[in-house]
Amino acid sequence: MANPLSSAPAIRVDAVTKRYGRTLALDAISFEVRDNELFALLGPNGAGKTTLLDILCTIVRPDSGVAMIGGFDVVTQPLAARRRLGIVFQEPSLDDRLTVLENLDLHGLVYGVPRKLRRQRIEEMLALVELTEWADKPVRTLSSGMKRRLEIARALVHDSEIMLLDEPTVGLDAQTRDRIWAYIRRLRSERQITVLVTTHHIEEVEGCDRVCIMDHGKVLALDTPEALKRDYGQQVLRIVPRDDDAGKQILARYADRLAGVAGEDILLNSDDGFVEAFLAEYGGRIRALAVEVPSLETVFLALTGRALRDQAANARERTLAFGKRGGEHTR
Ligand SMILES: Nc1ncnc2c1ncn2[C@@H]1O[C@H](COP(=O)(O)OP(=O)(O)OP(=O)(O)O)[C@@H](O)[C@H]1O
Repeated sequence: MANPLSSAPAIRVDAVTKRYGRTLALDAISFEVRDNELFALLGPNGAGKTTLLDILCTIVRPDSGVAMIGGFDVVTQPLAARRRLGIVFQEPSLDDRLTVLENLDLHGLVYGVPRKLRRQRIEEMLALVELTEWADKPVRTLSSGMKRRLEIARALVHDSEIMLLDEPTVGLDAQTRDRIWAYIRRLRSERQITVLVTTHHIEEVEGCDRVCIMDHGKVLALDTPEALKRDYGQQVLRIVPRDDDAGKQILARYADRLAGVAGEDILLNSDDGFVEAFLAEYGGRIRALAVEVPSLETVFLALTGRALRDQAANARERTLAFGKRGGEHTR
C-alpha cells in the first residue's frame, strides 16, 4: 500500500513523555528521523531508549505527546504503523525448535505476505545475512551472532520500510558486532530502508548519519558525529592516581577542569599546554595517563559529566604507561 503521507518523515517523535511510577523514563522528547537515514540513539542504561522503541513499535502507550511511523500515529493507527516496521528486540524472540526457514516463513505468514513473495524475500534475506546454508537447521543449533543475523533477516520479510534495532550487538564479540553493522549498512543502501538503532557502544555510532544522545529520558544533543565532535568535543586527560591521597589532591587542585570521574580514573578538560603543566606537578603521583582527543566519548562526557565506557585504550589515544617507580614512562 502506498504511504498516503509520503512527505512525512520516517519517524516523528513530538514531546513524548512516559512515566513508570516515580520514574520519568521519557521527558517530553522530540526528534525526527529522515527517510533512508541511519540514526543512532545513544545513551547509558536507563536513558529511556527501550521505552522509546517500545512506544514506536506500539507495545507501550506514551502518557502524552505524539509518535508517528511513516506518517501514522502509533496510538491511533497502530496497525498501519506496525506494518511499516521491522523490529529486532533486545531479547531474542526466535522459536528455537523451528528451523531457520520455518521461523522466517512463520513471520511472513503472520504478516500476510503471499507465498511466492515470501519465498523470494526469505531467499534474498538469508543470502544477505549469509545464512542460506543454515536454512534447514533448527535455530537452537545457531550461535548467538547467527541468531542476531536471523532476527535482522526476519524483520525484513514483510513490507518493512523502517527498521528498529534495540542494542543489536549486545553480548556479541567485536568481530560479530562489526559484521552485524556491515549488514545494517548494506540493508540501508540496498533496500533503501530507514534504520533507527539504539546502542551504548559509542564506537558503533561513528558511521551513523546522525546520533541522538539521550540521558535520563531527555535528548541532550542530536547531530552528525562530526558536528557533535566539533560542537561539544574536547581534549580530555584521563588520569589514574597512584593512590587515594594523590587522587584527592588532583581533584582539589583541578576542580575547575574536572570533566568527570570513571571508576578510579579522573578526567580533566585539557589542552596541549596543560598536559606538560600537569606532568610537571603530578607526574610522580600517577600510575597512568592518557590524552583523549575529541571523540564521541568526550562529547558524551561534556554533555553528561559521565563516561560511557571505563576502558580508554584505543587507537585514538596517546597513552603514557608509567613504570613501577614514579615518573618513569614510555610513550
Ligand atoms: N516496565 C517498567 N516498569 C518500571 N520502570 C521501568 C519499566 N521500563 C523501564 N523502566 C524504567 O525507565 C527508565 C528507562 O528505562 P529504559 O529501559 O527505557 O532505558 P534504556 O536506555 O533502554 O536502558 P537499557 O539499555 O538498560 O535497556 C529506567 O529507569 C527503567 O528502570
